[in-house]
Amino acid sequence: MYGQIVRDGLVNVTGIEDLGLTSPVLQRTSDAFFKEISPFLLHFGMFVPTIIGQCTPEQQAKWLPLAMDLKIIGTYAQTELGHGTFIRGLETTATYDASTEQFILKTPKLSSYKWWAGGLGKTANHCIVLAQLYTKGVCHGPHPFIVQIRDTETHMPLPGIKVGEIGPKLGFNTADNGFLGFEDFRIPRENLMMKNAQVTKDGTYVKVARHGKLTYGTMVFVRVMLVSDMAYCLAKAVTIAVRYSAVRRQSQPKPDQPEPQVLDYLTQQHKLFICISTAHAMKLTSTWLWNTFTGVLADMRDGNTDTLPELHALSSCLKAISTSDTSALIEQCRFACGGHGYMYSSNLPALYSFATATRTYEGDYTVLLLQTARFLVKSWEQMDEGKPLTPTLAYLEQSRNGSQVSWDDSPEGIVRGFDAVAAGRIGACVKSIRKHINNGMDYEDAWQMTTVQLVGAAEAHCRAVICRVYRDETARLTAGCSPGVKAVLDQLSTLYLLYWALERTGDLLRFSSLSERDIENLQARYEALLLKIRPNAVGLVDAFDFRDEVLMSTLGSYDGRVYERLMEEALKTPLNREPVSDSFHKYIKPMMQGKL
Ligand SMILES: CCCCCCCC/C=C\CCCCCCCC(=O)SCCNC(=O)CCNC(=O)[C@H](O)C(C)(C)COP(=O)(O)OP(=O)(O)OC[C@H]1O[C@@H](n2cnc3c(N)ncnc32)[C@H](O)[C@@H]1OP(=O)(O)O
Ligand SMILES: Cc1cc2nc3c(=O)[nH]c(=O)nc-3n(C[C@H](O)[C@H](O)[C@H](O)COP(=O)(O)OP(=O)(O)OC[C@H]3O[C@@H](n4cnc5c(N)ncnc54)[C@H](O)[C@@H]3O)c2cc1C
Repeated sequence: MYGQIVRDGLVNVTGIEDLGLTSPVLQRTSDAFFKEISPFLLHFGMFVPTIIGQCTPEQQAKWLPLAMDLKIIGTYAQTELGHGTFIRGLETTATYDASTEQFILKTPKLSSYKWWAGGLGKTANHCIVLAQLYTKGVCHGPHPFIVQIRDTETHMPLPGIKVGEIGPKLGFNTADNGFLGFEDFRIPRENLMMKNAQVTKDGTYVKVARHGKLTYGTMVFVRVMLVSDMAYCLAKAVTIAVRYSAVRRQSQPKPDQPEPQVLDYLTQQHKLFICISTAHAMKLTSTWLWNTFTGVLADMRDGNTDTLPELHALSSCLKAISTSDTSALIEQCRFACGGHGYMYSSNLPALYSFATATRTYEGDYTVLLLQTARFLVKSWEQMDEGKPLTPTLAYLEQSRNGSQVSWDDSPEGIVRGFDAVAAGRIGACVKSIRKHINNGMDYEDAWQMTTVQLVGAAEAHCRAVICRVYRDETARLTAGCSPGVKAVLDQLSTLYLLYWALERTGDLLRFSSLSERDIENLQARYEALLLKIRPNAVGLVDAFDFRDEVLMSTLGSYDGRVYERLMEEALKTPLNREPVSDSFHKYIKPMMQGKL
């Protein structure tokens, strides 16, 4: 199994390399080799980006060619058995020894062992290790080190290295996630990645970065990438589910009529069409976020880190919400396919297990939304002090005078409604924190007592951002389209707004003048829109243009031969190689004869 995985991974990597293509293409084509992920994902997804983001030019000149030519294979080992979220609590230490100009790496106890890094179990021979940097008796916090862990000729773990595979997981089982322990393992001083901080030969610590969190930069990059990844995953899942729903006929609503396509049921449309809209919404938002990200990188190259806090807040909530929505909607696609959606050959289980993992790795959902909430509360307080708001928070101004937003069910009106909900929920959090403080709590406890509301406020902010970006980008991108295409894409973006307005009627009743009659109108418009989208549903998923080799699904193949493909796959299963399993003779027959 593992051998086949590595072979496929290398065919994919070297094949694309020979074509001189870049890693996003690699990411996409790897889907033609793996239902889950490539064992080289972390090499290209985090090891290479960290060398680029955390190394000096001299260090990049040494390590980047080796990594890009696959002369070394790396991963990113930050999480430990005892800590994943709380990076400042990581236990692995790197203590500088000036007499030998080396760092001594140690995992002092079991909970310090690195745990989870993709590809660490059996594939990687190098890794980025986050360790608490000690020099001259002072701890300077977690810093990134590049560490060789295996001999590049024999692949044997180097002396002082304990490494292995962590075992089966819900998914990601082609990623050989691993564990790693250090016993007084020495690395050269130059293996500290020194773009943001340096240690001189005599052990003097020199801070270079203008911002304390640039060490966390790779995580911001991956979070930005994951929003796009989620759009892609969801597009695959809904392609499978819609195509299957066009093939599948079931039940007889009218006695004298043939069984209808299940795609004709309004409830099926309710399950699936939001998935098409969301894939578009996430894709357009991810492109907008990427442009924001590259803009902040440019500012930082000019020494300006003022826009970094907003990027951290945006990447945190968009990663959290895109992964959470995608996990839920891929499961919804599985539900929509009945029993066959539960078949591994449908590819929906693998897509789900990938997406649901993404809700956790690269920053847990709750933790990242609280990071965004921290930025929202700080922005509210700055607004109270008369300071300017960042662009994505301009809507807070409307809440200054506390007047309730009048409900308007046009698309632009609904977007403004979501702004009002976000502003209202952030304001309610600020009020709650201040109430607890007035009742004698310190700020930290007042914050903790408000965290359930803070997570909700961050989700509301994120939803408002997605709605606005999706609406604006659709308008911009369809300006030059044919009326037909424009109409269909407008239907999808309007469906997204109506769907979420109906999901959030409680908030809209609280923070806008929405009435019960308005809700009835929303529901009627939503249902009518599902019927309008139905004729284009198959065309819309075909437009995602997934080849069968990439979709890897018995239910979603372009030719619609679902039952033939299900049977073909079933007959391949090892249990069907012999008509009678030898377990019959070993166990079942003796049991039937009372001989067990
Ligand atoms: C095949 C080819 C592929 C090609 C391309 C592929 C694309 C990618 C796709 C797939 C690859 C990946 C596949 C699987 C990878 C899985 C890998 C992992 O999982 S790696 C581990 C991740 N681990 C976490 O994410 C920990 C989460 N925890 C944290 O981030 C921190 O602990 C945090 C933020 C929760 C708290 O950190 P505090 O305790 O140091 O900071 P506080 O005290 O909360 O905040 C202090 C200040 O720092 C700011 N801050 C915090 N984090 C920041 C950041 N990242 N950037 C900027 N500012 C930040 C805050 O906003 C705050 O600012 P104020 O004081 O309010 O002004
Ligand atoms: C498939 C997969 C692949 C991974 N690959 C890698 C990898 O390649 N490299 C790597 O370094 N790591 C990797 N990880 C680890 C991953 O980054 C961590 O699991 C993730 O960051 C969550 O941290 P944790 O496991 O410590 O969860 P915890 O933070 O312990 O979460 C447990 C619970 O505590 C809650 N919680 C924690 N802190 C707070 C808080 N401050 N406020 C409120 N609630 C809180 C969480 O919300 C959650 O409900 C991977 C994980 C998975 C699942």
